[in-house]
Amino acid sequence: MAKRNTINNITMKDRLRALRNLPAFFKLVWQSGPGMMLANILLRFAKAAIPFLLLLVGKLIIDQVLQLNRNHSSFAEVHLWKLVGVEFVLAILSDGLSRAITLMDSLLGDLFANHTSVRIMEHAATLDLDQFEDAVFYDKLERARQQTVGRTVLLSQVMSQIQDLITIGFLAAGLVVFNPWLILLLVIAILPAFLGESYFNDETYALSRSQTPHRRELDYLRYIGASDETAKEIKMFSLSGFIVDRFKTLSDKFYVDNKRISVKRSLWGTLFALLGSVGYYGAYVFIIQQTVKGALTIGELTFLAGSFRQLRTLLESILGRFTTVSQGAIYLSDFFEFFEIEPQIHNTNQPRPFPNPIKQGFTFENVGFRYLNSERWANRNLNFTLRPAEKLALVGENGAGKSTLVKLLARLYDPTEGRILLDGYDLREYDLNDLRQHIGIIFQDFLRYQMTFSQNIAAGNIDQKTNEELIKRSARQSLADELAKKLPAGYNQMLGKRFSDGVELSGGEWQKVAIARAYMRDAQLIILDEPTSALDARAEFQVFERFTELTRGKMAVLISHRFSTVRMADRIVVLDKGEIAEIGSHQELLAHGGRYAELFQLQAAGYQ
Ligand SMILES: Nc1ncnc2c1ncn2[C@@H]1O[C@H](COP(=O)(O)OP(=O)(O)OP(=O)(O)O)[C@@H](O)[C@H]1O
Repeated sequence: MAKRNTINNITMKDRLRALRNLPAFFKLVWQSGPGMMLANILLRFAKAAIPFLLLLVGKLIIDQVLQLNRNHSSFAEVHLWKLVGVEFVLAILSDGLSRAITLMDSLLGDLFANHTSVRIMEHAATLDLDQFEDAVFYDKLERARQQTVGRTVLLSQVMSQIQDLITIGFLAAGLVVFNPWLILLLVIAILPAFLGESYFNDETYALSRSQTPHRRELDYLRYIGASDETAKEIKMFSLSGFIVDRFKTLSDKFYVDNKRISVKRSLWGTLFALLGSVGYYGAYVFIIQQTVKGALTIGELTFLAGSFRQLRTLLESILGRFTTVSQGAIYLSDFFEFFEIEPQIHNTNQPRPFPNPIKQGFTFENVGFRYLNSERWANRNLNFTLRPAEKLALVGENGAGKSTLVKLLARLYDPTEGRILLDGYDLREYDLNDLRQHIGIIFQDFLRYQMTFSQNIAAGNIDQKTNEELIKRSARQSLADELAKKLPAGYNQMLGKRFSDGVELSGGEWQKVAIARAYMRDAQLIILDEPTSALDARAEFQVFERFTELTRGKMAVLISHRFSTVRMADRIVVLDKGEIAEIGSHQELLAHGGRYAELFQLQAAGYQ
């Protein structure tokens, strides 16, 4: 929290420090499109010289006209028309360059947004599950996402900044030759506006940063308030009023906060602009006086007045843009911070080769696990071995720690205490990809990909996405094949309602599709975490019967609340408040007359 507060109060030093992000940012832009970036720079250099050249030619034209008035010669007239021709070409060139620059900016912006979105997705994929479950992490991810689009503006602003600086160099040189004090006058007139801008930008940034969690909530409310997945429940519970109210309360607060800053900013901005005008007209009066006295020609008057006016506009936009650029650079810190988040679960330097086949199995040694930011142990004192070829069932009441245990097996989390051994060595000593490659796991909250039937199955082993034979075989094994036959487009049927021609499946049908994923890879351990809860009793029995048959010789962990399924397992682990209450075969546990027997009889009675 302390850190957040310091971030919210940005000082000029923070701004300047944030500018250090720019080289890394430009590197990223360069990687997005090197050719486009180079072209952009060259075009801007060319464009930077044009305002000065236009003013200079304008001055020459006026002086030439005045000279012709006094003393006409055809040579001088030809010269005049040549000058007009040059000005015309410059004007056309300027317009063309502006358009080309805008085009380059927008194309480069698109390339950058695509490139960074990919980078974010790639990086997010390397991070740990518990990092995704952390609100602070989500805020960072959210801010990093915003950067992908918002930062394309930063790009064109920094480029414009450089371009304007060059233009200023040209114009200022002209002004200095005439009277350097004019430049000072200019800076004094502009400085208050700059300081004001930077103050308000800081406030806006601090506000926007503190609003991030609420903005995520707004997005969430917008999503549940209007989405195909939520519509049914929202309607039935008549929740829309509740959601809309919450949305309104939050968004009204946003509006009021933002309005407060915008109004203040606009009032002060008007005052500062007035100061700028006073400075400009002071200089203008001075130049006119000099011209009246004959110290300057009319051409020089237009050149200097024009230079001064343009310098003012340019300086104003440069200074104004400085706060936006440094602002952008501060936002960039969020972006780079996201890339600095390192996964805690990663490979050791020299991972062990994965045993194939596994000889001793997985051994839990005093394993305990607590979720991030949680006081409670989700699993504790786990001591048991999952033996090769064994089918193990996990039972226990809701929240007993069954899903957590299988997530530990797949190293989605590492134990908080104790260790899990595979063939005698800590799971952490094996290559993470190898481990996951040898484990097939289907979660209770598996994803319903809004993709084709075939892709939904191939998700289990995406390297084999074109292996139709394997996909069909997996579908047959999970009993999803029957379903494909009924779909209008068979295996190419789009599933879900999100995209056109999509067909929605029933909960049980989705589960059959998901289970097929488990058969897509030749895993040594298959884990089914309640993916059959929506199947009818007969279907679940069939699925598990097949499952036992197909995974003969392999290890399997099943989680189910149905005892008819659970009893098929070789051994059953009964979990209670994260700890092992009992362990043994169906018969042993019944004979023992403990918790399992009690739960079994409870369910059996329910079926009578
Ligand atoms: N991502 C999480 N972050 C924090 N706590 C969690 C998380 N997931 C689960 N828990 C907590 O850990 C405990 C064990 O949860 P787990 O999902 O392992 O139970 P389960 O036995 O699979 O339950 P169910 O039968 O309802 O699926 C619960 O008290 C739950 O509140």
